Amino acid sequence: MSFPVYLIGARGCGKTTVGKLLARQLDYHFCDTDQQLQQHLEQSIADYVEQYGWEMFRQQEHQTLTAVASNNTVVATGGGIILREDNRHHMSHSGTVIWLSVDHQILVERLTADPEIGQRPTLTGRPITEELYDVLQQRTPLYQQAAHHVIDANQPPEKIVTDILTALSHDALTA
Ligand SMILES: Nc1ncnc2c1ncn2[C@@H]1O[C@H](COP(=O)(O)OP(=O)(O)OP(=O)(O)O)[C@@H](O)[C@H]1O
Ligand SMILES: O=C(O)C1=C[C@@H](O)[C@@H](O)[C@H](O)C1
Ligand SMILES: [Mg+2]
Repeated sequence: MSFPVYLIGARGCGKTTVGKLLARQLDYHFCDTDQQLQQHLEQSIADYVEQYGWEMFRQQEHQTLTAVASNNTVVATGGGIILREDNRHHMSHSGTVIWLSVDHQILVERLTADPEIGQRPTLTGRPITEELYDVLQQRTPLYQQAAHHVIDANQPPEKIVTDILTALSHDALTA
């Protein structure tokens, strides 16, 4: 039996992109909490947050996370999943948590090319790439705290997947 693999990290670090590839390599299911949530809410994250606020969104996100965590699944999480202690605890105790760490400037480039504002509404009222530096400063210790493994995700997706598989195989050897 193989526990879930959770991908965490900032908006645009590649959780969805890498998660799909990784799931294929492992022959696991793939699940994306943002996509799951938008289907369940029947609206975009931006619309939901505008109507109900971030606090309600975080509550919905928590319920989604606990509902999707099954074995043989790669879970791409939302960028802010690590804000809640119960989410960090749930992930680190039910599976393997991988932090895709990406430099600020590369994140800015990726988010400028693919802003997806329906899924990534502003967190602070400032444009997403302008608020990113401060958001990273606040969240980096939380990503660090939640992660079993830190992967350099400034690289091409295929190389990131190889590095994750290596980390997971080390876990299997030491289990
Ligand atoms: N390793 C990579 N190299 C180059 N571009 C990448 C890489 N990973 C992702 N991208 C690109 O960056 C953008 C954001 O990727 P993705 O949606 O996978 O990030 P995410 O972590 O899931 O973001 P969110 O937290 O908002 O869900 C996409 O346009 C994707 O094609
Ligand atoms: O960084 C965040 O707090 C978020 C990231 C996205 O994945 C979405 O979960 C939502 O836009 C919030
Ligand atoms: Mg995503």
